[in-house]
Amino acid sequence: MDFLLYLSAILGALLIWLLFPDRKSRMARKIPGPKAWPIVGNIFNFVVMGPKAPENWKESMKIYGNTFRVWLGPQLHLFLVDPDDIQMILSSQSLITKSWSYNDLVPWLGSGLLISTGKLWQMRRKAITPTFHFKILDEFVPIFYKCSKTLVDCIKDKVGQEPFHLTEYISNCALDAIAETAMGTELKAQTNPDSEYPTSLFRMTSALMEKIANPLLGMEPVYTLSGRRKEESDLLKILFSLPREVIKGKRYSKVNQNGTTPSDEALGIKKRTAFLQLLLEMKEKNAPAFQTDGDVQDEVITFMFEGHDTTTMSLTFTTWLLGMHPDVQEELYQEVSSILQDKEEPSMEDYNKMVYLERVIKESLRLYPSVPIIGREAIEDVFLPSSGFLIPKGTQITMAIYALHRREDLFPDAEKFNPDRFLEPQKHPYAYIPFSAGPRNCIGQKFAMLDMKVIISNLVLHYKIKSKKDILPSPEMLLRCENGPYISITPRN
Ligand code: HEM
Repeated sequence: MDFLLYLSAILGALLIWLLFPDRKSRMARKIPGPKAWPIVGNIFNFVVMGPKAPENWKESMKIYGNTFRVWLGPQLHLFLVDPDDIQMILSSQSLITKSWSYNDLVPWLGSGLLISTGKLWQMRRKAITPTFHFKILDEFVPIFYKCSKTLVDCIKDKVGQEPFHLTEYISNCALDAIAETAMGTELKAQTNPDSEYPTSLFRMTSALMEKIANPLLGMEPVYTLSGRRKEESDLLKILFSLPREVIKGKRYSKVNQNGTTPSDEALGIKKRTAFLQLLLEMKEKNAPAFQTDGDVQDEVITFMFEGHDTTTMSLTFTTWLLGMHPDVQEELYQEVSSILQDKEEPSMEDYNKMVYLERVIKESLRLYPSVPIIGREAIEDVFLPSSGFLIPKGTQITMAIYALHRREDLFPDAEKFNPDRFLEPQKHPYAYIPFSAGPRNCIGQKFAMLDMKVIISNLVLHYKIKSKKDILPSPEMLLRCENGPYISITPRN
């Protein structure tokens, strides 16, 4: 009897929903998209993330165009692959609130730049921008170079061996580089890959990706009963402890008052700046953006998160592409060896001269953007002039960078790896956006390009790379690779 009552209540609610749709549903009907079922929407006929997503997006674009809607449960999502519509969103000064999928990052990144919004974000962005000045980046070159040399050493025993999984090595190298530049701490993840911090960071990132990809885990009771809530808080304790110790001065054994580390001193480096130091100085001067140690910690943790995995995946795909394209690798080797020959400590100026390397990395980020999708929430109704749709307030807007970068009309012969396509002017200012664009673009893009240039150039200088052919890219919050990539190496003379 009870069951029949429940069933009729649900059917009644469904009928009302179908006969009297709310404003958002009425407006959504004017936007093309796959047929949505009551309650579940399109969760069974649209693939948001994972290895099957790119094919599914492509099919949807063929049918519904470059701007279409999907319902993920009760939530309306607009999927954008149109550069004009994307420009409209990304260049807006008011549409700066991130979409709901970023909420899972809050326990980790707190009020950090990636997820904060409104006045707080504006104030922090303004305060942090000068810390990425080229003079500060210049000081980071020796750190990047030291980390790249360790990487070259760490993979030495792979010479002449079976193809090996590259990402793990690159990930520890990128982690050492970001830890030392962000916190002034030598983590030595490359030489101690099984230590607590790198393993916790790795586990935290993959647990988070699993949570975002699996709607069931998004339900608090399931998350708690599965033991993941406890695992998350244990991991966060470890990840927070390091920046906390540095902030409290307990870890300054590694970094003396000049900000130099023991290995800097061995190299004769007199002074070095870490982001954390710069932010603490602002706090000491009572800057409104940084009032507490917690404010500083959130930003440093955000740099560690944003600056580690993104760089890792871009380096991974770039190295794999070089191994797939020996002609490009050879041209790059010629450029790098002519600039770096006999240099003990290359400078920023040397890396600025590597224009072919820059094109190689750019083309790799086109085909394999580390951040394949980005999201905003429509905090007001938004009119998109290019597609002519009025988007209701509350819509989650997903901009599919991965699909945009593979549009044939914007990038002829789009599936082909061709670094020289960047010799030509772009067809649209928002067609190529691996670092996003507009007021909320990536604040670390120059840092990332420099870091990647140093690491790739040193790899190419020491090894000839050959790649195993098949990989399966998997767009998640970050772009992953399902199988591999695997490479083998032989030494250069
Ligand atoms: C290949 C490397 C990188 C790529 C492809 C990349 C890409 C991006 C993208 C697409 C965004 C916008 C995200 C969104 O709107 O959801 C972003 C934001 C951001 N990135 Fe990066 N990033 C990289 C490296 C870095 C590095 C090395 C740092 C720091 C050292 C960094 C710090 C940030 C921060 C703090 C934001 C948030 C900016 C804001 O909202 O004001 N990124 N990045």
